[in-house]
Amino acid sequence: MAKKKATRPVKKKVAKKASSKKTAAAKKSPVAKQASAKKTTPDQRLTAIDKELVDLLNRRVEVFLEKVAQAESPRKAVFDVQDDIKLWSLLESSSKGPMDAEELKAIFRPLLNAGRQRVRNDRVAYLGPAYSFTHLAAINRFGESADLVPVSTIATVFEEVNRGHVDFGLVPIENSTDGRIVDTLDMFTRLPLRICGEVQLHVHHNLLARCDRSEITEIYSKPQALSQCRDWLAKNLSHARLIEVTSTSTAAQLARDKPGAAAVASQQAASQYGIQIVADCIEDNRNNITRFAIIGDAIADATGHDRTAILLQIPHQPGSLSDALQIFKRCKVNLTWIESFPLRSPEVGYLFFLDFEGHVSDAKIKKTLKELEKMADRLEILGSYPRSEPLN
Ligand SMILES: O=C(O)C(=O)C[C@]1(C(=O)O)C=C[C@@H](O)C=C1
Repeated sequence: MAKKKATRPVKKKVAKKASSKKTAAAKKSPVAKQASAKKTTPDQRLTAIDKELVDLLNRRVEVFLEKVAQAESPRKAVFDVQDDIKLWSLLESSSKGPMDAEELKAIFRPLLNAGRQRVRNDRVAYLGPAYSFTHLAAINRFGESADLVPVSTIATVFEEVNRGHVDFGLVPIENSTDGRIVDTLDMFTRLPLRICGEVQLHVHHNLLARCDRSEITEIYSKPQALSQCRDWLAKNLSHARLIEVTSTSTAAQLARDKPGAAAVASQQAASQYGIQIVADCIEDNRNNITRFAIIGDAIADATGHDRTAILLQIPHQPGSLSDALQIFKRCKVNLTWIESFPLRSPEVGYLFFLDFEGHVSDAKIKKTLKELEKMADRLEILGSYPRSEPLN
C-alpha cells in the first residue's frame, strides 16, 4: 500500500508535467502544434517549419539591429568577435543532429552577415598592401567609400571571409599571359566559399626604383607579375636578381626602403610610396588582363550574361574526362576555362576547376549539372555571377 501511495503521485506528476510541456510548446510554436496534430502530412509540416524559420530569421536580424542601436559603441557591436565565438559554441553544444556544427555554421554565417550589412558599408578584404592590382580592382568594383581591408596573403583573404570578419574578399584568379593563380584555386578546394562576382582589369606593369636603372641589383615582385614581364626583364635588366614577394605593392615598399632595389608594380603604387617610374608598360603582352573573383556568401541573380564555376572530381579512369566534356557538348554549354589539380595524398586522381557560360537557374545549366552529378565523385558549385568586361 505504502509503495503504491508513493509511486502514484510521482507517475501522475510526470504525466502532468509532460502534458503541460506539450501544451506550452503547442501554444508557443505553430510547428509544434502541427507536429502534435498528427493528421498533417510531411509536406504541410515542412511548409509550417519554413514559415516559422522565415519569421525567426527576420526576428534575429531585427533583434541584432536593436542590440547595435542600443550599444555604447555601435561600430564595435556590429562586429563583436565574442558574439561569433558564443554562437559557434552554442551550435556545437546544442545540436542534437542530424546536422553537425559545421553545417549549422554555414547557415548562420550569412544570417550574421545579413544583420551586419544593414548597418554599415561592405567590408572587403583584398591582397594588400594598398595599391596592389587587387586593391585597384576592389576600388573599381566597391568604390572608395567601401571599407577596404588589406591583408597579406590570398589565403588570409579567404579566411577573413570564411570567419565572417568581412563581407567579401577580392582575389586574382586568372591572368591572360600567365594562367591560373594557384593559391586562389587551392583555397577553393579548402574552404566552402562562393564566387559571387568577377572584375577584369587591364594590368600595366612599371619598373619602380629610387635609383638609376644601371644601379638596380634586385627586382622584387609577385611571381605572376615577374612572369608577365619575363622577356622585358631578361632583355633590359638581365644582371639583376629577381626576388618573389607576396604582392606588387609589398615589392614597391621594399623598393622604397632598400638601396639598389626595384619593384614591378602599379603606377598608383609608385605615387603612393613616392618612388619614380624607371620604365612603364613593361608587360610582355600589351593585352595583359587579370580576372579577379569576388568571394562571399551572396548569390547573384541571373542577368542573361553569366558565368558559373564548379569544382569537379570524376573517377580516375580512362575516358572519364572525355565523358564529362561530352556533357557540355550535348547540352550546348560553352566551357570558358578548365584547370586540373592532383588530389592531396593519399587520394589518387585529379580535381578539376571549370567555368562556363550560363547561370545555375538556366534550364540547360541545370541539365548539365544533373548529368555531371551522375558521374561525379565530387561536384561543388562555386557560384554563378555576371560576366564582366575588362576595365582599364
Ligand atoms: O600583387 C598584386 O598587385 C596583385 O594584386 C596580385 C596579382 C596576381 O597575383 O595576379 C594581380 C594582378 C597582376 O596579374 C599581378 C599580380
